[in-house]
Amino acid sequence: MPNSANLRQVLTVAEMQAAERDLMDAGISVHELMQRAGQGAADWIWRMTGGRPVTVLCGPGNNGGDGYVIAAEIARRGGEVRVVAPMPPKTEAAKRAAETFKGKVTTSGEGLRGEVLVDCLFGSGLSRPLSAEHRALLRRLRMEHALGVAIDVASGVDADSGAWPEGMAAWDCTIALGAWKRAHWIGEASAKCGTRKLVDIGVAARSEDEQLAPEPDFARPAWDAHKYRRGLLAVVGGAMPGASELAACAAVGAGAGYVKLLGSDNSRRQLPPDLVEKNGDLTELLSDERISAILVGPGLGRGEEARDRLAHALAEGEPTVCDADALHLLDDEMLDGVDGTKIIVTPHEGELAQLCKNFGVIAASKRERAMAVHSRTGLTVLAKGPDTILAHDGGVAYFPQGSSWLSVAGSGDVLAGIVASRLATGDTPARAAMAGVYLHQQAAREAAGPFSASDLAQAIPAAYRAFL
Ligand SMILES: NC(=O)C1=CN([C@@H]2O[C@H](COP(=O)(O)OP(=O)(O)OC[C@H]3O[C@@H](n4cnc5c(N)ncnc54)[C@H](O)[C@@H]3O)[C@@H](O)[C@H]2O)[C@@H](O)CC1
Ligand SMILES: [K+]
Repeated sequence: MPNSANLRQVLTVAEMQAAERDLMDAGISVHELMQRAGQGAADWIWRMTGGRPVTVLCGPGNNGGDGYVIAAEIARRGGEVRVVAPMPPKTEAAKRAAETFKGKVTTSGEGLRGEVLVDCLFGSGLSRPLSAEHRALLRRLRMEHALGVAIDVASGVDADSGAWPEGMAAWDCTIALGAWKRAHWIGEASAKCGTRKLVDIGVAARSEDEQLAPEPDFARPAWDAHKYRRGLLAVVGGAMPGASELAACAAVGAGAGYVKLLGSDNSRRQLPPDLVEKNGDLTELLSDERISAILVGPGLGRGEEARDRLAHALAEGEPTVCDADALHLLDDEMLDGVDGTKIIVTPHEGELAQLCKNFGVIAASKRERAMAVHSRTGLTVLAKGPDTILAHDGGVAYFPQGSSWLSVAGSGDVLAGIVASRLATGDTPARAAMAGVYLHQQAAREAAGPFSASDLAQAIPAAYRAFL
């Protein structure tokens, strides 16, 4: 994924329209923008499909206009291409683009069997749900073509929410124009848009508020590093030791120089040799000045003792990750006198709902819930799931989708361990959370599912190497 700021920004439809106006104020015409967009998209399509016969479905607006530019460009390169246009072009730019395509245009494409379907029926200008007629047309053409490429956003998708039209088939590839839209990263659309490509049409970086999270760029330890300088992570255990052990094992490979498990019992379990466990009075154990971050929550329990251990952990004022059971115990009383900006919470959907309840937050979507909890408490909220969203002090960050094999028990404990390990190295909460998600996803690739959560934890050093 490109790492420059303008190619990582995620824009709403309104922001994209404002960006277009800015470019026009700078003297670039809609025609020129459409040429840049269409040529760039045609380039990807050509590369992906290697000259196979292409059908371009063109709508009445500028998304359709892009379609005519794509069709003309593929024809210019010697490819076989035809256009299906159920409605004539309506905008000036689309009319002008349509004139440049000299090939065959039909209104229904009945009886057409092609290999590649390019969807330019509607883009970000969709203003109402697809009609039954348009749904049927899209479904039929999609079935009659082996490969489907959506331009900008798939027709019928709400670009701002990622809501997907019911019953619509997935696409193999989506080519975003000018900038990413939220639908490329969140909601059902993010799972159904296939491989994502972005065509740069010269949109400047407008704001850093919503971005695709940058990939981590790790360095080797400094020449004078030792285990404490690299960071000491304290993992506070609780009623069920397995989860905190798993999180601690994951943390060992993710950057911290030293991981200590602060258990609550003296049972003689067989621990992995890399893990040091200390049992005893938690306040005393946490008083070690070398501790640079704390993880609390996996296997903590939710009773009085758990509450007490969480309060002790938070009282240290260290950068802290709260996960799992801790998310049920966090509320205004627990955060009283605590600097929320030093804390990362890593809720899944259910835990996010619990946090909203605990903090009296009401919001409609996952994105809005994460943002509302963040602005109400200062906590950095990593709302994990198939479309992970990070609400942090710089705005909102989105991520590519991870492997669906990550949906395994213990996967969240591993993520919490990784994020806490990054925090222990001195990363800011936002950076630690972003790096954590990428490491978790890369570990899933290294472990090559199906895998258990402990396989995943063991794959973390290999994942780390991928970002060195
Ligand atoms: N914003 C930009 O900077 C650029 C935008 N471009 C393209 O322009 C697209 C947006 O163009 P438009 O705003 O013209 O919008 P679209 O082409 O997405 O569709 C709008 C047209 O479809 C009609 N319409 C909307 N929903 C409908 C429905 N459910 N049933 C029937 N008709 C419907 C509208 O009345 C309008 O005529 C982008 O997705 C992108 O593909 C590119 O050409 C290049 C630059
Ligand atoms: K489209």
